[in-house]
Amino acid sequence: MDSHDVQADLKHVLYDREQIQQRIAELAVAIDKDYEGRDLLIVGVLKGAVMVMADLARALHSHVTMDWMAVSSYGSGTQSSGVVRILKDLDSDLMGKHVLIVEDIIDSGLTLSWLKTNLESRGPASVEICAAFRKPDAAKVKIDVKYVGFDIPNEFVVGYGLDYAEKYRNLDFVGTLAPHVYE
Ligand SMILES: O=P(O)(O)OC[C@H]1O[C@H](OP(=O)(O)OP(=O)(O)O)[C@H](O)[C@@H]1O
Ligand code: HPA
Ligand SMILES: [Mg+2]
Repeated sequence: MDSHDVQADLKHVLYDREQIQQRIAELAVAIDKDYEGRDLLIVGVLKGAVMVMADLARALHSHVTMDWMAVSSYGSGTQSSGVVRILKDLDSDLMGKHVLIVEDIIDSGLTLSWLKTNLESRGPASVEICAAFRKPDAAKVKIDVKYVGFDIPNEFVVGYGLDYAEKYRNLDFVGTLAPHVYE
């Protein structure tokens, strides 16, 4: 796929690379401050969280450990199935640890709501959430999110880790997908 094809698939850019990096840096400052003097385990949720995890981890000044989980609830469509499957579990034992789940997006909230409850049952000292994007108008469950990059409109978005049928994850910006791509 060449760059011309990618542009044609997008309706418009919501946040460009610089805006995203600036916001991640701000979140990192808050996280460094909140967890000062405590060991933090950041948990990236594959595959969408790869970009935000890599950028956030490098923006943090404190020591952190990193682990990964892979879950899937969307398959290849644009609607959450609501059924969350663990495709890869954590390597770490969470007992007594401060855990920060790092996600690309909160859409219906079903994935994170399920995941937070799941991780809380493993005996950690705390579990909080950091998400790069959130769609307030799409929420199907209420969920406490300590760190949010941007609240965005209720439209299907791609880029910065977010895919449509596994494509567009590698874009360094986030944009809305033109309807002709998925209709
Ligand atoms: O709030 P929700 O409606 O549950 O949607 C958010 C979740 O859906 C996407 O993951 P997906 O299941 O598509 O897997 P992926 O990260 O591999 O793309 C996204 O990365 C979040 O994990
Ligand atoms: O808007 C979205 N785009 C891509 N993946 C997603 N997973 C949940 N919402 C979205
Ligand atoms: Mg996805």
